Amino acid sequence: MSGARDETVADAPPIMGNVPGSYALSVFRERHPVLVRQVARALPYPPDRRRALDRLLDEVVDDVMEPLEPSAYDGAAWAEWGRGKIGGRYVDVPFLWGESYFYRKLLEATGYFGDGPWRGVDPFGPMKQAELDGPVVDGELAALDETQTLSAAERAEALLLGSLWGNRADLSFGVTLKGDQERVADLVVDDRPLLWSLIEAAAPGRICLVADNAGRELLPDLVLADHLLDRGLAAEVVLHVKPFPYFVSDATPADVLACLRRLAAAPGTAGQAGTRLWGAMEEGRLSLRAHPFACAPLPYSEMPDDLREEFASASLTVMKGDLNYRRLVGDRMWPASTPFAAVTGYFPGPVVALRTLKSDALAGVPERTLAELDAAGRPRSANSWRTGGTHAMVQARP
Ligand SMILES: O=P(O)(O)OC[C@@]1(O)O[C@H](CO)[C@@H](O)[C@@H]1O
Repeated sequence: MSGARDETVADAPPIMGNVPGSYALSVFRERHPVLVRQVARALPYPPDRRRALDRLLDEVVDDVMEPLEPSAYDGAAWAEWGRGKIGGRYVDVPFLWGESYFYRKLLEATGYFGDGPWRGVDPFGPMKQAELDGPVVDGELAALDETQTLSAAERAEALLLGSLWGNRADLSFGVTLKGDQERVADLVVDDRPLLWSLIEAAAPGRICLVADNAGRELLPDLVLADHLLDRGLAAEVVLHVKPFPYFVSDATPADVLACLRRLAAAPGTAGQAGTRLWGAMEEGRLSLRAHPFACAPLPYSEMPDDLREEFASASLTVMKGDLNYRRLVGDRMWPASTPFAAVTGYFPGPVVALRTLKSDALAGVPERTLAELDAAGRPRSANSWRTGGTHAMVQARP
């Protein structure tokens, strides 16, 4: 395993939560306490679980990372990852690390990994299910019928954009988001032509689709996967999801199955895609991975060998969403014009990021675009386009 990046680029400092006024600080100070309270209300947890959730609320408000219980199945891994960190403040460790630990502590509090009856109960399940069962999803699935009138190329673009903008539908982001934000159609980086040429050059290849959120993001991801399989652009799509609930709405295997059932039961174009995907999964052309590293507090540069081999043998890896982007570029404060190819040079194969911008991690943006976006962002905040989920990018590295 190698964590090496392109040596022409000096490592930038990791994004930290202890920077006054930063987006990361607001996540720890505002989002996490709200989330613990929401989780506590979402299910009728018994007294011992409620007390554990109250303790977690104190922990995040007081900003002290308490250790996991000695019986934690992954205690040794966290003790290793957390050497010199646990006992300190959430905001004083890298943002990615602190957030990851917070979600692990939340699962401990709800008894997700315990021996009792709450084992395996997704604390975010009620939020995910409300979204999946809701009328917005009905409308989005019905809208797929309109793609039937498009040319093949237009349809491919529409499905790609559906998957890209699906990343706005992120329930963790919605926890503290005020109002509906506008969507800026011009992409901050638009490597779509390179993306299609990579897919076509290797067709029918093996594409790893590293999913992000369940529900309103995973549905269009699945529809895109169906397009790739159905059009002979991919012989196999390997869908990578999280092994357990994470960052509120991140997709787990159970969420994939719920989405497949939702799609297959839908009328029209969505239902046809759902039926094909169902068959593709039975035949092994659509398969699932839920590697433990998907919930590790580490960047992809530190991925284990088996995962590295998996990505190395794919014709293309598509990374969905903000968190995967952060992990791909190391969640560091790169000067935003640092070449994407340089910060992802360690990645073992061609990679494309499809992401709406919801955190400060950013690379590969031309200086001119940066200046224009910063100028347009004022007076609200020069940085809001980087974190508000209003902007999106498709970034590819062959
Ligand atoms: O990966 P996703 O769902 O696109 O985004 C995850 C996210 O909402 O969580 C983090 C803050 O909690 C941010 O990086 C980002 O905004």
